[in-house]
Amino acid sequence: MISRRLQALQSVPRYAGDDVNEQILDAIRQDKIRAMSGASDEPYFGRLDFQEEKEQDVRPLYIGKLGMEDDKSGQPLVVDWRAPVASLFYSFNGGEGNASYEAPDGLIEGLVYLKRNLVIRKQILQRVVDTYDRSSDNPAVTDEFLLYRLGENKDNKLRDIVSTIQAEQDQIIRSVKNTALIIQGVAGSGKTTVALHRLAYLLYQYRDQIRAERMIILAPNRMFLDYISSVLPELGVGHIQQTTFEDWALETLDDRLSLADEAKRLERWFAYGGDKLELNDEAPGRFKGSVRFMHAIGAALDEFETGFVPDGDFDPWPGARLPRAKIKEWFFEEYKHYPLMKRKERLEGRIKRWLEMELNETRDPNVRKDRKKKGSQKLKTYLKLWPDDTVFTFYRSLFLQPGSDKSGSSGSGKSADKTVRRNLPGLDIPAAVADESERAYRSRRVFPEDLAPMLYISERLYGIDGNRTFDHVVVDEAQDFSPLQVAVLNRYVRNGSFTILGDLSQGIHAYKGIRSWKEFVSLFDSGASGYYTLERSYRSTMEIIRFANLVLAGGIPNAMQAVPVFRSGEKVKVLRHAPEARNSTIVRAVRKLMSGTASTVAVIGRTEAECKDVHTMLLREDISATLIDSQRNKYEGGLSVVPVYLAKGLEFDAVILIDADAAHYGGNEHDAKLLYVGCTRALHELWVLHAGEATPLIAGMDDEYSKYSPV
Ligand SMILES: Nc1ncnc2c1ncn2[C@@H]1O[C@H](COP(=O)(O)OP(=O)(O)OP(=O)(O)O)[C@@H](O)[C@H]1O
Repeated sequence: MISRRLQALQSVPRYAGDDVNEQILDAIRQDKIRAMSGASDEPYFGRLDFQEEKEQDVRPLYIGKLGMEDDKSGQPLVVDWRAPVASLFYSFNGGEGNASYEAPDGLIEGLVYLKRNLVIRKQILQRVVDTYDRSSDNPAVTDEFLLYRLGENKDNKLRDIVSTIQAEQDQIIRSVKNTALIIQGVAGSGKTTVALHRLAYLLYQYRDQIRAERMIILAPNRMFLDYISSVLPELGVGHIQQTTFEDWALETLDDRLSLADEAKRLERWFAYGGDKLELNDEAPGRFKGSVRFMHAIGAALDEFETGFVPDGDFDPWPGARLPRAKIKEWFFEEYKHYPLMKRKERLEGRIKRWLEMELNETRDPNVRKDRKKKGSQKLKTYLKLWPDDTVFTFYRSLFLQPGSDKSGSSGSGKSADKTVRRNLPGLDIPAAVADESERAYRSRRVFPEDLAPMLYISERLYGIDGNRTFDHVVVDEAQDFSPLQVAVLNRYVRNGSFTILGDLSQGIHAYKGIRSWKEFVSLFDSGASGYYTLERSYRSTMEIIRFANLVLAGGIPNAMQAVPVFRSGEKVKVLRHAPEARNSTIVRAVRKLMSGTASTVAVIGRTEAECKDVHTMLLREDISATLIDSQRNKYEGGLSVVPVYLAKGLEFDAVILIDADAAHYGGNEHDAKLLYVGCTRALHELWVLHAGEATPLIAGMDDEYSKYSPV
C-alpha cells in the first residue's frame, strides 16, 4: 500500500511555475515522497502486542517512522513512533503488572504481551529480536537488540535511534513544549541524538502550533553541524535551521561587523604547560557573558533613555513653539512601548505633522513659503541633537577608556565623532578586557562573547523582528554557553521553549562557559524549566567507559560518572614507546586498526600544530587521512587526525590518543576534561600512546588496561 501511495505521488509532475501556493504544495509533496520512500523500504521496526484494560483482544501494534492507515477502514496499519501509544514501546520495562500511556483522552492502561524489534532493509526482513515475551519462561526486557545496534560500526554521520530509544531518553523527547529543558548528560548518553528526536516529536505533537522553519539548532561549529545533518532527514523532518550562535548573531545584528580571529586565543588556552588564559570571572568570556554585565548594560540603556530627548523646545520660527515637555510626553508615555530608535522615528513623523499644522495656520503664502523652508532647516538641526547610535557605537562607548581616541573609525565618520564614553552603572570593566576590546572595536572587529550583549542592546534600540523569533531553540554543548547568551535567546523564543544540553565534565572552554547548570536555571521563572540527567552512556564499551571515568576522577573527584551499558569489548591498550619511536608507533597503530573492522579511526593529539605534523607524517607514509582543524566544515569519516578540543561531539570506531604523557596532560581539572573527551570519542577500541612518564591521570589504574611496551 505504501508503494501504491508513493507511486501516486510520484506520478504528479513537478511544478516549475511562479505560483507560490503551487510551489508550497510541490515542496510538501517532495517531503512526503522522501518520507514514503524510506517507509516503503523499512515500513516498521517494532511490534508491541497490547491488551487494553476492558478490551477482549490483544492488539499488535506495528511501529514505524511514518504512520500509515488503511485506505478503507481508516485503521492504523503502522503507528508513528511519536504517537502517544508508541510511547509504550519505549517506556515499557517489563514486569507482570499493567503498563500505561497518556492518550489525548486520559491514561490508558493494559498488559503488554510482546515487545519485538525488527530490522527490515529494502523490504527484506533481516533480524527479529523479542526483547520481551510474556509467554516465555523468563519474561524480562533484555538489552539484546540495543547491544546489537551499539556494536555496529559507525560511518561519518550521526544516525537516528528510533528503534532503540531508552526510557530515560524517551521521557525527555516527549516533554511538553513550553518549558526550558536543561539536560546534563555524560559523554555518549545520546544528548545530541535525543535533542534531534525531540524536534521531530514536537513537530508531530504540536503540528498546528509550530513550524520547522521556526526551530533552530545551535551547535559549536560547522563541522559538527555537518556530522549531525543526517538525523533529521532520516526522521522525515526538513527545514529546521542549523547554525552556530556566532553565525546566527552576526546575521541578526546585521551591523557590518566581523569576528576577531580567535585562533591565537584558542592556541593559548589549549597549549599545554605555559601561560594560560585567566580562569576567573574577569576572563573576557565569563565577564561579558554574565548576568551582572547584562544588568549593567540595562542600567546604561536606562540612562541613555532618560537623556534621549535633547534639551530645549522646538521653535521653528518666532511664535511657534513645541515645548520639550510635550515631546517628552510623546516619547516617554505615548510611544513607551516602542524600542528607542523606533520612538525616535515616530517622533520625527509627529513633529513633521505638527509643523504642517502650524503652517496651515499661516495665511500669507509668502510667509508660509518662508516658514516652510525655515521649519525644515530647523527640524534638521534639531534632529541632529538626537542620539543616532547604532548597536555597535553604543556598545563600544561602554568600553572607551578616559582619554582614548574618540575619533577612531567606527563606521560613519559622523557617529564616530559622536562616540561618547558611557558609564556601566555599578560595574567596572576589568582593565585587560577593556583594553583588548577597545583595540578590536577600532576596526569593527568583535569577539564571540560580544555578540550576546550586542543582541541585548539591539532589542532595546530596535526591538525584535517578529520574523526572527523561534518556536523552539536547541542549544547543544551548552556548557560552553554563557548565561547572557541563553538570556538573549530567551527573548527570541516563544514561551521559553528550549532544549539545552551539555556535559559539565566536557566543559573544556571553561574561560567562557558555565560552572553549574544553576547559572541557566536561575534565568527562568520557577516552574518554567526542567532539569534532567542522563547517566547511562551508549557510545563506548564498558572497558572504555571505566577507563574514562577514572581519568576524569583523577582531575575532578566529584564529577558525575558515566554508567556503561553491558557491552564488553577489548581492554583499553596503553602503549609506552621511546620518544624517537613516536611516529613509527603511531603508524603501526593506525595500520593495525585500519586493517581491522573499524571504519572510522581517529588519531587524537593535544594541539592543532602537533596534529598538523602527524597528518603530514602519515601522508608521507602513504596513509591517507583528514586533518580536522578549526576551519574544517565537513567530517569525512575514514582516518582523521584531530586535536582533542575539536573532537568534542564526534565519535570513531577506534581512537588512538597520542602524547598521553605527563607534559601534555597534567593532573589538573582542565587536562582531565580534555583527556576524558578524547577517551569517550571511542566506540569499540581505545589505544593510548605515550613516551616517558604517562600522565598522572592514568596512574594507578593498571588493571583497567593492557600494557604494551612498545608495540
Ligand atoms: N538509545 C540508543 N540506542 C542506540 N544508540 C544510541 C542510543 N542513545 C545513544 N546512542 C548512540 O550513542 C552515541 C552517542 O550519542 P550522542 O552523540 O547523541 O551522545 P552525546 O551525549 O551527545 O555525546 P557527547 O556529549 O559525548 O558528544 C551515538 O552513536 C548514538 O547513536
